Amino acid sequence: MPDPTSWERTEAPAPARIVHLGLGAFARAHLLWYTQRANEAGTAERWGVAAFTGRSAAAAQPLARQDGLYTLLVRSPEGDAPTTIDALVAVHDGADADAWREYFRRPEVGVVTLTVTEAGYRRTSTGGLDRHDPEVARDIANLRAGGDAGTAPGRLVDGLRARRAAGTGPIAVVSCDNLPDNGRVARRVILDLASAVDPSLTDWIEQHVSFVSTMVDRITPATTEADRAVVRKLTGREDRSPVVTEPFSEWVLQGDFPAGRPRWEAAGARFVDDLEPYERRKLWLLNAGHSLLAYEGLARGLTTVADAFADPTCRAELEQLWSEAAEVLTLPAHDATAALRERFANARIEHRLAQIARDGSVKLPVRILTVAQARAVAGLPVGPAGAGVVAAWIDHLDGAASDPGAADLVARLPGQGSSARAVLALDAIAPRLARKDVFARHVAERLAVRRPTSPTLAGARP
Ligand SMILES: NC(=O)c1ccc[n+]([C@@H]2O[C@H](COP(=O)([O-])OP(=O)(O)OC[C@H]3O[C@@H](n4cnc5c(N)ncnc54)[C@H](O)[C@@H]3O)[C@@H](O)[C@H]2O)c1
Ligand SMILES: O=P(O)(O)OC[C@@H](O)[C@@H](O)[C@H](O)[C@H](O)CO
Repeated sequence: MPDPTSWERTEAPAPARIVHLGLGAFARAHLLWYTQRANEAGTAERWGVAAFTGRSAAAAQPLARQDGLYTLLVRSPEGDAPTTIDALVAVHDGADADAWREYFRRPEVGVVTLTVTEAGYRRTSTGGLDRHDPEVARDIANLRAGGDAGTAPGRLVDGLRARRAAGTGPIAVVSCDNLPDNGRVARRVILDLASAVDPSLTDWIEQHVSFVSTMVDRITPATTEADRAVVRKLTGREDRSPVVTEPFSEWVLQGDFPAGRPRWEAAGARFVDDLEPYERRKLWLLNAGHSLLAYEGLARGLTTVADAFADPTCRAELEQLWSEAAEVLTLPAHDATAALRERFANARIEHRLAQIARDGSVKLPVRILTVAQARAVAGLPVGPAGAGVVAAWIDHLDGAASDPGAADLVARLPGQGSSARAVLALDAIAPRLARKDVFARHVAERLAVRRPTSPTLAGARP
């Protein structure tokens, strides 16, 4: 009987050539799985990932104790299939700035990957770096003084500055967060921050850093104690960091890798010249659908995506939302929505609505409002389901805890009628939305017919 707490590699770890920031569940189900599969495909070079936690050291400790090894449990409606992932070759506390800079100095490190959430890019609602964010301001001051950074853009500037000083050449930054043109988003905030720290660094970044945009897809909920028990039963191992994910997986990338990359295509990734149609289809169908189910489902007392998907009212709204998006997508929606009906119905994946509902102020502009924008450009009427998601989100806002970006808005909503709440909310998250007046009217109509759900706002109904 093997020692259930002992973790040993069956072969020497691959050299660390990818640095990853944001050691959450998704990176372990997606980036690391693709990298492992590429390594297993027998390419000449194996690529290992050295990962840093995004905010706290908590995720690093159990993984470090397991030498970076962990179980990926692929959960289908029929059962669970465990695999040990070994592509994670080093795990660090994100606050370890010396270790972070050291990787950037190494010539063999050619790729930096990110899963830091949409909010992690620290953007204003118009897209640039939010210099008024106190943590961003602190990073700028610290980096100017040669100190360490705490935000994701700050750490990247710190790392790239170390690479420039070491003279170890070009590198690719690859965003794996749910944002359209996420490579461009990363580039913008990094260049904004670099220009505030050391303007000469911006030229170097423009010449030596490739920003790769990617569409990432694999539904990966937060791991639960019950999942750990399943892993224990299936593998005999005491894994403190297992990840549960669905069988479906997709990765589409656009951009250059001037210092090489794993052969991710051997694991099914696709490299394209124009990513936009793919990311739009995913954000407007899957992620928009998730947000709708989250706010409407939570308002009905439901807990998971599968619960909300089984609710006839949520389902009808979802189908309407998909029709509104399909009319402005350039790729066909039919196969994607057919697959999504199966994926959302997989009740063995317990994807909690509360997890998806977080940070709606950052997510809705890219998932819902871009569709409204595209419909307006195409001369199509405002989509009632899209306006309904915004109304459901406004109703859901009952405190800043799960949406720090909406804190100011939350303070201004009580006592306002539907129309004022709709306008305040859209001004806060989408100041540049075309035909905002028309959309706001529809949001207000949807707000007016919603039943009171939020203790904070219930007394403020018109
Ligand atoms: N879970 C999924 O199904 C899924 C699928 C596709 C894409 N994604 C993308 O991956 C991101 C992370 O998802 P997850 O499931 O790993 O979540 P998670 O909660 O397991 O992990 C979040 C990670 O982001 C880091 N982070 C959070 N806020 C940050 C900040 N302000 N600055 C820097 N780092 C920060 C955390 O430290 C952690 O490493 C999502 O926000 C999304 O953009 C997730
Ligand atoms: O991870 P977030 O918080 O950006 O969004 C929640 C979900 O919509 C998202 O994680 C999906 O599950 C994922 O994008 C599927 O690929």
